[in-house]
Amino acid sequence: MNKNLEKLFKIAQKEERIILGLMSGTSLDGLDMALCKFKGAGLSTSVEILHFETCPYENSFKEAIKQVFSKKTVDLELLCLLNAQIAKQHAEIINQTLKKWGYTSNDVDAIASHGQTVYHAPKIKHQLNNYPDATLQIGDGDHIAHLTGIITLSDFRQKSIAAGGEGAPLAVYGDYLLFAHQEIDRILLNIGGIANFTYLPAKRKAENIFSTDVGPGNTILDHFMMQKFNLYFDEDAKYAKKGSLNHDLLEALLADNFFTKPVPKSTGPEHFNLAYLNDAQQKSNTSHLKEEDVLATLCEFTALGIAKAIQENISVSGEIEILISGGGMHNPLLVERLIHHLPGLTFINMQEVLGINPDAKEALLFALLANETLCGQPDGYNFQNQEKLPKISMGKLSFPE
Ligand SMILES: Nc1ncnc2c1ncn2[C@@H]1O[C@H](COP(=O)(O)OP(=O)(O)OP(=O)(O)O)[C@@H](O)[C@H]1O
Ligand SMILES: CC(=O)N[C@H]1[C@@H]2OC[C@@H](O2)[C@@H](O)[C@@H]1O[C@H](C)C(=O)O
Repeated sequence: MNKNLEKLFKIAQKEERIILGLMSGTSLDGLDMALCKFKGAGLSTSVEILHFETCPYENSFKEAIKQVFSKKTVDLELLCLLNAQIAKQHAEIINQTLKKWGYTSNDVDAIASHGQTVYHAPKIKHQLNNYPDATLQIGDGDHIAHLTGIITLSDFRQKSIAAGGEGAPLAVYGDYLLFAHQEIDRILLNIGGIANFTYLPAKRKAENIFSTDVGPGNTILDHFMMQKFNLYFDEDAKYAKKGSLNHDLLEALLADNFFTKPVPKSTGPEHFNLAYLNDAQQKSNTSHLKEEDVLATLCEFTALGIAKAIQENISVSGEIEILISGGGMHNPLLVERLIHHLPGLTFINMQEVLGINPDAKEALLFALLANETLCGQPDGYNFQNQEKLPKISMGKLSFPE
């Protein structure tokens, strides 16, 4: 047997697997790394986060990525170079961080690399009848495997598209395995650059589960902060808290077809960006607003977009718990407005109740997808209404040699 396949075979049969999950999202703030210990797979998965860290990107690296990020026209050579360069940077960060944590490459069974999304183009975005849904994540897995010496799984979104999905969100499978509750319906809300949630009915009723993007999380807020204050984000909503909500602008921001499209759906900063804000300001005659008022209105827009998507798609009659993750959970104004607009829901702290660091959640979910790719048996799990469950999106395999 080929020695790489032999190694994989051994990893799949191990009682415990150590997998490093990597996530670098649309906010371009840095690389999230969650070193996870898995036992089992499928519904008997148990996982412990051994270490978690976000390594912030250098500003020059952020700026290089921004030159191709969610742009319709780019320098093709730069895109090609970044595919290798992002992988190289990620590999360097991994090697340094593992060393700091006291691990060698031999201690880690696999890396699960999300890659850097540079363009997300579901049909609802590109509207070209002859083309399928599409998405592009760069930071090549072969480079990561070669430079770290660790088997790497990457590019998880293409399988979802090949199977008729939109390539996002992918959280649903891991959310289902890790967070579903026997008696209580749960909503797992992630507020990153884009906000998305997974609805998990009690008793794992597969027919009602779904996961969807709901619109912007922090993306327009962040871009506006950069444009007006040369800051990457509004830390603790310091600026937004000084502003007042403008109802005309809010209404114009909410008047977009994306919000009326049925779930599940996906989106990205290709749609929700500064041009989107400018357009809403022009339509509502609010281009003169103070920056702080725009920020306060954007926080309300994000909170209301999320709340409406929940209220319109989930019957909020019995007890429902909501667990928030993603950088937006650290924005106090955004969270306050969300609690205000969702009075029927019980807000639960993921760390306190489940012992899972919400900042590590997305990186953990990709580690879980790698665990399933390596040793899961989705057809053998005997899930209720299995055919109604979203299919697991497997990653591509890269070997160090
Ligand atoms: N203390 C804070 N105050 C306000 N906002 C914050 C704070 N901490 C983080 N954020 C917001 O969270 C963002 C980072 O979020 P996160 O890391 O979840 O995004 P991401 O993973 O890149 O996004 P996505 O999940 O959409 O791909 C920051 O850019 C900022 O807008
Ligand atoms: C194309 C892409 O990278 N989408 C991300 C992004 O970040 C949040 C939201 O937009 C979600 O669609 C997705 O990530 C999560 C992890 C997902 O696929 O479930």
